[in-house]
Amino acid sequence: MNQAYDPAQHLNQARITGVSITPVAFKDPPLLNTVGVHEPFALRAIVEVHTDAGVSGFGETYGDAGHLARLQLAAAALPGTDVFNINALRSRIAQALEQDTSQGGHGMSGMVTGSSTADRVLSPFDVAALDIQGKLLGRPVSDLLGGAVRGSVQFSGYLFYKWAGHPGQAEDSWGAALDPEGIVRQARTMVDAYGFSALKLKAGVFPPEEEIAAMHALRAEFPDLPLRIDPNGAWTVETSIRVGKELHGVLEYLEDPTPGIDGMAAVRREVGMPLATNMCVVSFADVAPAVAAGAVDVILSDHHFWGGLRRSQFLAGITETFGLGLSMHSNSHLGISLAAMVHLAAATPKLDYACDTHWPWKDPSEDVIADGVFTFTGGAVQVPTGPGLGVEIDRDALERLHRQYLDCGLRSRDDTGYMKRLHPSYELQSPRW
Ligand SMILES: O=C([O-])C(=O)C[C@H](O)[C@@H](O)C(=O)[O-]
Ligand SMILES: [Mg+2]
Repeated sequence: MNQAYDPAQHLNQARITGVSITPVAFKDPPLLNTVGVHEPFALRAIVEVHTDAGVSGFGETYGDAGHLARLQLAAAALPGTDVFNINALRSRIAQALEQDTSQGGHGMSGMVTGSSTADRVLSPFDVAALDIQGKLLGRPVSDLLGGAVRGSVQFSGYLFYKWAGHPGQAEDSWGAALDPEGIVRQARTMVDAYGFSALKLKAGVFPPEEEIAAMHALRAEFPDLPLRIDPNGAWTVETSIRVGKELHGVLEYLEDPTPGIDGMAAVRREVGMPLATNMCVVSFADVAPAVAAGAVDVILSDHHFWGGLRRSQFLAGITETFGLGLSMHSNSHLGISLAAMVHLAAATPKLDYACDTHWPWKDPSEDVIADGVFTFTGGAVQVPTGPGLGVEIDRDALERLHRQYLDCGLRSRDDTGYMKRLHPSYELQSPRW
């Protein structure tokens, strides 16, 4: 009879003894998007994997109730697994999820649908396992991913239409941005503070003409910066083609103008600039149909839904093979995720664009990692060189943000529900224009 191969029988092992999952909440400004508006708190889950080697590692993921329930199912299946065997983690998690009856999304408020549940759940465990491996070996995670090919990683400034503050609360430090002047003001503040050398506008909020005007205003203010616009599928094919033609020569890429592979392919046949996506190609199952249809030029990877850092490298191999561009998506996150993104980006030789990050929207006093680990210079973050992810967890801060989660009352991200509570006539529409 064949015996299952177990490398841990032959090598020094680090077996999982348990997992702690801590939901946390941190303040989030009223950022507008095509499905509504960000609530006053963003939710995340901090996953700590403990081992019998006396070393633990961390991953960060969505904090929505349904996702937390799936993380708990996965966590219960992992004790005894060697952290050097991520394939074993993956198969145990896939098996555990067969028992999944939990409802609910995972923190994207309906904007990213169709990603693989197993990969979403695997992601923080993959990151934590790599963090432990690195700590045991005394090497940074980027080394475990094949070695850093760059010492710092470029990010783009992520601009949002926004209200001055959450209704009933004081104005935040960014103030309102509801027209081209407001967006340019926000961009100027962000570029001056972080040095970003590319800018992306989260669109799909106002009629396309207003958002086109905002892009022209950005171009006038920043003649040399690459610009992107992302309405999260808010436009019909016809509107997307019209906007694409209007903004030809202004954008470095047009991100998810319209929903679905077929819609994107129809737009791509008519507009001359690259089309990018984090909506119609969100799992390995989407890649072949998208390539066959000629739907996209650039895939925005995101280790939170592509199955962690190893699986994201697999995606990078696919984009390189098919001559597609690669960029990186982000939504509201803390420092563990930034560390993971930076290690992955550093070890991805063919990364064609500055990566997205929501980082500037986070109150600098709120994180689970020690303050000041990450600073942006010229829009870039240095790749940590310490063992593992190279970040220390601040356990007092973790406890504080967990208490904030308990007190804030939010249990799932719901941009649409929040908008409807504030403006009852608001209707979710896809596409909207
Ligand atoms: O590039 C994207 O599609 C995103 O970043 C999606 C995010 O959820 C963003 O729209 C947000 O947080 O409002
Ligand atoms: Mg996007």
